[in-house]
Amino acid sequence: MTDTVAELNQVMAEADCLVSEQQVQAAVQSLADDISERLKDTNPLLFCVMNGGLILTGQLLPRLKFPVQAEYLHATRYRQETTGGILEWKLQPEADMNGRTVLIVDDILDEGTTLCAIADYCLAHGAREVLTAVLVDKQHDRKARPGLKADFTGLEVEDRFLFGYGMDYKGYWRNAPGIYAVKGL
Ligand SMILES: O=P(O)(O)OC[C@H]1O[C@H](OP(=O)(O)OP(=O)(O)O)[C@H](O)[C@@H]1O
Ligand code: HPA
Repeated sequence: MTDTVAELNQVMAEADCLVSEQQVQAAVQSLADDISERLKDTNPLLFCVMNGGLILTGQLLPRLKFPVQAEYLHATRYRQETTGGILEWKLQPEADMNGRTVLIVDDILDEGTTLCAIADYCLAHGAREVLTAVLVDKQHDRKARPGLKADFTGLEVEDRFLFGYGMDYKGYWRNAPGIYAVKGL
């Protein structure tokens, strides 16, 4: 086994499971129900925020009860680190969002810098309204704007460094089947 794999297995062995897979599944269903209810008549343009939004988007889409136009964009500011830096756009959306309701789907609202920048981009490109959906809202007072919330939130989770269900630790364990906190972080 390589050192990397051994280290990542150790991280999982020592991690705290904060939210079980069953609890995450219930949260995803509840998000899907709320989004369907609110957006079913708005013909929204949905953007998955790569990479972290991949799993939530994949599990949300089949549960939405209306025709969805799904696209993706890629913005990142943590890279392999556990603290965020400058937001880098890796792929800006190409779809025409003029006059559309836009739904941004991501794994986590931590400080909220990422979602705010994406929402501002969409509004500047003509979106009629921008709504946001996240699996996790991390609980602390370091939000980019005081009281910042997503329009749809699956779970509120304590202020630890998290992985699983899209969230990575050093690029790994996005596949962890629950929400875990790294030991000591
Ligand atoms: O609320 P914030 O403090 O801005 O952090 C949230 C963002 O950080 C993560 O992305 P990351 O930059 O790690 O890129 P990734 O999606 O490739 O993991 C996550 O997927 C969110 O997009
Ligand atoms: O706690 C986190 N874990 C993984 N990615 C993240 N991006 C922002 N916060 C986190």
